[in-house]
Amino acid sequence: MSFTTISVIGLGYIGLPTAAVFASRGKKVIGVDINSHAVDTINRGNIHIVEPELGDVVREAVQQGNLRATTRPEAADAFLIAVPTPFVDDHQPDLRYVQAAALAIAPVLKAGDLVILESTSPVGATEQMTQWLADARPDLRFPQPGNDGDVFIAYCPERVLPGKVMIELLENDRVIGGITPACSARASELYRIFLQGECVETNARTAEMCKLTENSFRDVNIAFANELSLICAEQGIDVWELIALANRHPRVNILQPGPGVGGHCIAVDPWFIVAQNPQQARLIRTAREVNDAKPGWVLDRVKQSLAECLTASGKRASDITIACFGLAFKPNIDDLRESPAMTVAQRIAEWHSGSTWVVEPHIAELPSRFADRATLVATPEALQHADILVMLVDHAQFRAIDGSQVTQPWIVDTKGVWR
Ligand SMILES: NC(=O)C1=CN([C@@H]2O[C@H](COP(=O)(O)OP(=O)(O)OC[C@H]3O[C@@H](n4cnc5c(N)ncnc54)[C@H](O)[C@@H]3O)[C@@H](O)[C@H]2O)C=CC1
Ligand SMILES: CC(=O)N[C@@H]1[C@@H](OP(=O)(O)OP(=O)(O)OC[C@H]2O[C@@H](n3ccc(=O)[nH]c3=O)[C@H](O)[C@@H]2O)O[C@H](C(=O)O)[C@@H](O)[C@@H]1O
Repeated sequence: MSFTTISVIGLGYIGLPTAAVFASRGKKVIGVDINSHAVDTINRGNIHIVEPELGDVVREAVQQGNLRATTRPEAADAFLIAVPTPFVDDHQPDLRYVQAAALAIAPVLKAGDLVILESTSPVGATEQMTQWLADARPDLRFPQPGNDGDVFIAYCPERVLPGKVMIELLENDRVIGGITPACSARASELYRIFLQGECVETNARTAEMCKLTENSFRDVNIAFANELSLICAEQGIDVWELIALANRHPRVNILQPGPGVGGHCIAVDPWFIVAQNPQQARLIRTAREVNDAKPGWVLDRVKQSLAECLTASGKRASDITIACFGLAFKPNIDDLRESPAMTVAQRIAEWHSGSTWVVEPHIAELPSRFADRATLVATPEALQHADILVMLVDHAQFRAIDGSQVTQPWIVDTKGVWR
């Protein structure tokens, strides 16, 4: 049976592009979100998040009548759940949004429907979601490992890179983790509507662990680079040169150090493994701790630079201007969520008695959390008048700065731009 109507629950950074791409292939898509601002914005053909090329696809899908948003789930042939999965307390996964989404679709489910969990989830979450659905709909048979049911259920993680979502959504291979092989087959059929990459089928638990593994792998590799940056600072070695040299080895590929790890996935997902396997996941936990400690280390370097600057210049701290370059969680985007650069800049602004300037070409005003403790300035002003420069995000605009314009002796460069 083909899919006529597809429903996507949660219209954020993952759900909205997914809904829009299905709609662009002529499917009737019902997007569901509890945020009525998002729903109204989408129904006007606009978008409430920033992602290159997404706006055009959504506008066209809405204009053609293929994409419609609502706050209440309606009947469909397939449901994709893409709601947040943060952690709470001591890094325990919080599945309450998944539970709420499952309970919201339960009343409209019918035999033959497919339910896919896309949210990054701890191992066992899809079985848990199946149980919530089964409790809510005792009239339907739900699948269990080894036994098919009336409904198909699968875990299919999303692995798109923010900033390249509209390309990677189509091109990346997809891991398809059905509760049973029949569930996997049905889920693959759905993604083949738009997928150019391959559907690789497995079971739900392996698919859940696969997503967590991918992000933990990157976190551990970045932690290795960040640890090297601390060691090199002690040894008087340029960490950027060191990594470039080591990466000339045919089997070495070290990532880049920075002010810490941001975004709301890589800094979160490894904790799901640690929470379930505290005894075994020692390296994964340590990597998280190394990366989380990096903003504090950067702040210490800024304090050290200020002390040197005061001694050399004879000025008072209140006369010194510190300029922070970049606030986003990574280069060339405007996303400030869970940004280590933001943490560093904010902590400088709170601690420093002089002026704190922020240069961030991707935003029009500073977030309110800075209150009036920092000022957004343009690159030339910061380069000409600031006493201490702190490079936090290697945006292309910053990499393009002519080195001869950078004359300050006090520079804390977390990205190796002004080596
Ligand atoms: N943003 C990313 O780059 C990636 C995110 N993921 C995962 O995808 C999931 C979703 O992430 P994002 O899209 O970034 O989050 P988001 O916060 O941008 O969007 C989630 C949306 O779900 C809505 N929502 C919450 N509860 C709901 C409910 N009960 N019913 C309907 N809508 C509800 C929210 O209002 C929000 O609009 C998370 O598990 C995340 O870890 C996975 C890969 C990449
Ligand atoms: C394994 C992997 O590459 N996962 C991707 C990741 O997207 P995200 O944009 O969060 O990843 P990212 O580009 O590595 O950036 C994360 C953080 O790590 C930092 N970072 C990244 C690479 C590096 O060499 N050094 C470094 O410090 C970035 O500056 C940023 O603060 O997480 C996404 C997710 O799960 O949300 C996932 O879909 C993406 O494919």
